[in-house]
Amino acid sequence: MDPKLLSLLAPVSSFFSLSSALVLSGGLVVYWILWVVYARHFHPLHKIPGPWLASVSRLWYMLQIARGDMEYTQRRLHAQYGPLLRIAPNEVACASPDAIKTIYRIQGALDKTDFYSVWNTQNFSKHPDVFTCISDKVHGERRRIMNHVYTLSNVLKSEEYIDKCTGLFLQRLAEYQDGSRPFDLGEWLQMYAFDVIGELYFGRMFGFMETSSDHESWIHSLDLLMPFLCMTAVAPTYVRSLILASALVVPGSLAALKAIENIGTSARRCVAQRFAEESKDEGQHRSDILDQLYRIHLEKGDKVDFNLGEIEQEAYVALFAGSDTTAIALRSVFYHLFKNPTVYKQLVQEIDEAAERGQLSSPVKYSEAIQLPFLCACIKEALRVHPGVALTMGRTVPAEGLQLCGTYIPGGYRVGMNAAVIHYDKSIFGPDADQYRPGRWLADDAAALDKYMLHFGAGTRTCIGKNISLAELHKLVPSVLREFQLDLREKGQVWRTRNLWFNKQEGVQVRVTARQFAKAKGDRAEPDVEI
Ligand code: HEM
Repeated sequence: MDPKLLSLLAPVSSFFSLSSALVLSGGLVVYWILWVVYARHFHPLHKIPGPWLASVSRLWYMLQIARGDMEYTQRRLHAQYGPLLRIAPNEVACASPDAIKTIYRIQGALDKTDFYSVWNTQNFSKHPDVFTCISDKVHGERRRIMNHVYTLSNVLKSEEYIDKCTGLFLQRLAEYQDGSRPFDLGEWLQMYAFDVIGELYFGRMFGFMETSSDHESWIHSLDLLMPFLCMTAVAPTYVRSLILASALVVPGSLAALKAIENIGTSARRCVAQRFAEESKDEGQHRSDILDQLYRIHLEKGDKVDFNLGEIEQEAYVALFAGSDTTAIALRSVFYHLFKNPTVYKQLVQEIDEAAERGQLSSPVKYSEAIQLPFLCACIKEALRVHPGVALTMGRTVPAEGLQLCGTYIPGGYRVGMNAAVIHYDKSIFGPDADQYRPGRWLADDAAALDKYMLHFGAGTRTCIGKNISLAELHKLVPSVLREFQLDLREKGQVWRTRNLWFNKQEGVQVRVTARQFAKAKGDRAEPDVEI
């Protein structure tokens, strides 16, 4: 176009661009005003109380994720508003323990919300993994194929592999036992949890404990990416890609993405190697979880479509769902013992007496640990006061709607419960529900409390790996306490927590000293790595 004409038209075009910008922003303002009026006064959930911002925008939920303390906020708001709380325009959190059987029912179970779809991006299989699968029907079909692998008796077939990790953990602890050097117990517990998953699903420890370091920066990478993933999961669909893209401008995020990709590659490599060994009948036969998954493939792989990709997917999901969560649980047990010296003393006494009677192997076996009632109580109480998964576990209301606490929630809206709210319910757990008191699990009527524990979820989507974690917890805690005295580095030290769905703690620094302990039933299993 002629430059002269262009310069003549310039004021006209800037007038139009200014006016279209005004029209657009005016339109947006009007849209927002109308939306706010609708959300506050006509929306099907408008009568459910909650913070003003939450009733009109998901921004409120995103801000809570940024603060990392949603469980405290939710407990405070439920105390203020009652059992139903509107945490987003289309989502209701429920704090009534009796509603567990409604929201997480077995018959006609509710589908998960799209909160979950953010978490698996690796495309191992055309089937969704059981954790992130939205549809309960599809989930049921896939979970049935491998449910038997996760029964307690089956998991305990892998006990020797957990023992190898425990043995190495104890040796590492012994390196600090002169008490002069404090160390980050929390980080070591995470390395332990990762290495156990390595033994069970990848055929060997990854090398966290062997090298005393964050193997391929996996822990660091997860820490870097979790805020973005969690923020994305609670955000409205239309801004999700934007949030994920914004992660790329954070220093180190590309390296973190690469590390996460490496975890996927690792899963692929280990499974392929096992396939090759098994098909040639090479190598030492291991009865670990990977082996059990491989047996499913051999027996009915084509019939149920459970082949290489599906096994890789299982290993990958176990790494994500089972390492942070188990480490959080272990941290919670030790931390609460440090903070409650009388409980610590009572537990050590129980362990010592069992050892004196020759009832404990080294490392302690699961079957021996569960004979120690106070130990079991200490672990369960730690899972209660600090559940590892501490956001609302969202479900979609079916078409016919749902009655919750006397309020009708129409189909399509989201409902859910937060373990970190239910576990603090005084009507169930007593007036001291916010205290760590293992003794509550030893009372005559304690069994009645179990049905209100949501630390492993509920209903058809209950944690598939809970027996793995329970085995780790019950074996590691007494094995450590029998051999070492652990104390917080500073007496008044308080941990920091950050609730990004997984409610991870930081700052559990301890000093360790060796204890005189009764001889174990057997010798400790020696790890097969050079130290
Ligand atoms: C103390 C440790 C653990 C805790 C606290 C924990 C907690 C949970 C919770 C609360 C859920 C339900 C989530 C929801 O409905 O939103 C869940 C599901 C799941 N967990 Fe765990 N978990 C732990 C260990 C593990 C381990 C070791 C594995 C490894 C196999 C694992 C794998 C899974 C899977 C695959 C699901 C999805 C199950 C399904 O929907 O069928 N978890 N876990």
